This record gives sequence, C-alpha cells and structure tokens, in this order.
Amino acid sequence: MATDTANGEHQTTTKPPPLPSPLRFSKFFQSNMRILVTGGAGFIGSHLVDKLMENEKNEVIVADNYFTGSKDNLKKWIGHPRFELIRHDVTEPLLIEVDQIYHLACPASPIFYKYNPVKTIKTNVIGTLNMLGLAKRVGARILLTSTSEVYGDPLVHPQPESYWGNVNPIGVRSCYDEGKRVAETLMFDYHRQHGIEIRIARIFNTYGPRMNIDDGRVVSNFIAQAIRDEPLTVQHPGTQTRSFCYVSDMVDGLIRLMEGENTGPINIGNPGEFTMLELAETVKELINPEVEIKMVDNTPDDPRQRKPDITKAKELLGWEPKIKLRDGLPLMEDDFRHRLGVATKK
Ligand SMILES: NC(=O)c1ccc[n+]([C@@H]2O[C@H](COP(=O)([O-])OP(=O)(O)OC[C@H]3O[C@@H](n4cnc5c(N)ncnc54)[C@H](O)[C@@H]3O)[C@@H](O)[C@H]2O)c1
Ligand SMILES: O=C(O)[C@H]1O[C@H](OP(=O)(O)OP(=O)(O)OC[C@H]2O[C@@H](n3ccc(=O)[nH]c3=O)[C@H](O)[C@@H]2O)[C@H](O)[C@@H](O)[C@@H]1O
Repeated sequence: MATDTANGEHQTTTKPPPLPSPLRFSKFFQSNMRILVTGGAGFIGSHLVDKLMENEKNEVIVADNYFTGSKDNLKKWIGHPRFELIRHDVTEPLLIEVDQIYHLACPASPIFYKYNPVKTIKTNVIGTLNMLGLAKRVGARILLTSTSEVYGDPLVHPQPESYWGNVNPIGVRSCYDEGKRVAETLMFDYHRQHGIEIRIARIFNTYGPRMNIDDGRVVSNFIAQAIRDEPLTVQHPGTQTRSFCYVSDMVDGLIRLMEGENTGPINIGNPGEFTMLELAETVKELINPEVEIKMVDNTPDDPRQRKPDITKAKELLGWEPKIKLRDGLPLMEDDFRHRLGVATKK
C-alpha cells in the first residue's frame, strides 16, 4: 500500500489494513456506514455531523464529554433513528462497532486547552491511542483533526506540510501543540505497524456559527464585542497574522480527505492572511463602525504569522475554500445576534 508523507515521499506499509466488519460483506445486511464523530458536540464537529446526516446511508454516533461542546449544537438530531449521542470521555476506551472515525475530541481554544493542560495532553495522547485501538479492532478508517499549531511559531511562510515546525516543548501552549504532534506520530505508527487506514488534516483557524460566544478565540471575541458595543481587544502587537476558514469549507475538506486515498497530513485552511488589526478593522466596518479598538497584552508563545500552503489539498483532494472572510463574518454575526438576543441596529 503506497502512502504519502509530509515530505512528499512514498512509503510502503507491509501490513494490509485490518479487515472491516464481516457485516460489510453480508449479502442480506442492509448496513449503513456507521460513523463515529468524537467531539461532535463542538463547533466543527456539529457542522460535520449536519453534513454527514444529509446522507441517508450514514448512521452517526457522537461521543463527547461536553467540556466545550453542547447538546444544543446537536438538538435537531437527538431522537433521529440514524443518530446516537454518547456522553463519553475519549481518555477512556470506547467499545462500539463503526466503519469510520472522525476524531475531533479536544478543547481547541487556547483559554480552554490551557485551563487543564494535563487533561489536554491526556486527551490528545490517551484519547488518540484509544481511538486508534478502536480503529484497529473494528477495521475502521480514522481521521485526526490536527492543527496548524504543529508548526508552532513558524520560520517558513506560508507553511507547507513538509515543514517540521518551530514548537516550544515546555511552554503554556505545548499541551496542545505537542499533544497534537504526538497524536500525529501515533497515527503514523499505527498505520505502519498495524496497517490502520489513517487520514490527518492540519486545520488552520476556522470560524463560523455555533462557536462558543465566550470561546476566547479572536473571531468570536471580536464579533461578540462588536455586537455588545465593547472595545475590540487586539492583543499586542496586532501585526501577528492568521488565515481564517469558514466552517462549511472546512467540513467539505474533512469529508474529501476521509473519502480520498491520501493519508495526509494535508493542510486545510483558507490562505487569505490578515493581521489582527486588519481583522478588527474589518469587523468594525461590517458590524459596528462606532466600536473602539483597544490594544491589550498578549499571551506567551503566540505565533507571529500563519498561512497555509494548500497546494496539496488542491491537487490531492480537489479542494479549496470558497467563502471569503467578508462573506463569512456576516453569517456568524447573524448567529451571534440570535443567541445574544441583540437585533441589528437600524
Ligand atoms: N476551530 C479551529 O480553528 C481549529 C483549528 C485547528 C484544529 N482544530 C481541531 O478541530 C477539533 C474541533 O475543534 P473545535 O473548534 O470544534 O473545538 P470545540 O472546543 O468546539 O470542540 C471540541 C469538542 O471536543 C469535546 N471534547 C474535549 N475533550 C474531550 C474528551 N476528553 N472526550 C470527549 N470529548 C471531548 C468538547 O466537549 C467539544 O465538543 C479539535 O480537535 C481541534 O484541535 C480546530
Ligand atoms: O488554527 C489553529 O491551528 C489553531 O488556531 C487557534 O489558535 P490561535 O491562532 O492562537 O487562535 P486565537 O486565540 O483565535 O488567536 C488568534 C490571534 O488573535 C489574537 N487575539 C485573540 C483574542 C483577542 O481577543 N484578541 C486578539 O488579538 C491572538 O493574540 C492571536 O494572535 C485555535 O484556538 C486552535 O484551536 C487551533 O488549533
């Protein structure tokens, strides 16, 4: 079996993947594709569930501990015959029968992943081990949502998958950055050693409806602040950059990666790059031209620049983002206004 590596080399695994469930080959068994989404009650996970549920051949099981996610994000599916929701922490083993695993479970916002860093590491390492063990037992294909944070404070710009990164191993962000790096290592070790079918997405900053209002990430902060007439808090120096991907584009990329033939890692993100001051100015212009922009202290190890090189995603998945920041922000504003109960100013 030929596979891609981050360096574009091809490696050959000696082991064939474990066989899928015999039910897959049963003539009389009208089986649906059983898909587990860990972290499916969260922001990206719940949008992924919506998309997967559109296909009547899919049966979706969500496992989530509700640390940052909520049942509310899945309320339209609760009680649906093809949907099941399990309160489960991925640091504990999970014994179920599935054909595909989208493994998203992990707090993603810096304020949440730094809140209990030991738990964040456990979620990334033990959680990923448990999901790989499940994939091995039932012969399922598994996709990990890794992150652009594996590139740390990158010295190469934009970041291609072949870049190994510049990560502080002992900093306050390391529980997440290094946790995801170990998770990627585990994925490749299970692939080489046990023939597991793996997919790794390196996700770059994603935004959209259903982000927690007090999530602490920059787009949700600025939108909530603009709606509440509070100053937009730009963290020093304000020249640091990010590239923002709308959530429907992200979900499309993740499903293409799962369904395609490439292990990855593959960057999935929008290459449109903005400084945080530019983002604040854009939110101000689109949502509340009266609002003040205020400079505040930054947190340690904040990456100074970030922009995905998406050549691989274009070539291997036929994927590129469609929604520009200026079109995505108003969609998120509508959702935030609805949840905050604040109507648009006339
Ligand atoms: N949103 C982004 O910009 C971004 C960027 C890069 C990578 N990612 C990755 O995508 C995934 C989803 O991110 P998101 O933005 O939707 O975050 P989110 O916080 O909204 O969702 C994470 C979900 O995982 C659940 N969870 C956390 N720890 C768990 C555990 N131990 N057991 C079971 N469930 C657990 C949470 O309750 C939540 O529902 C994460 O793996 C994250 O690292 C997101
Ligand atoms: O895309 C990724 O790979 C990672 O990106 C984010 O991490 P980060 O980029 O630090 O996200 P934010 O907390 O939204 O910060 C982005 C930038 O905005 C700045 N910021 C944040 C919040 C704020 O109120 N003001 C502000 O200027 C921060 O200093 C930082 O430079 C996510 O939180 C991670 O889940 C994800 O894995």
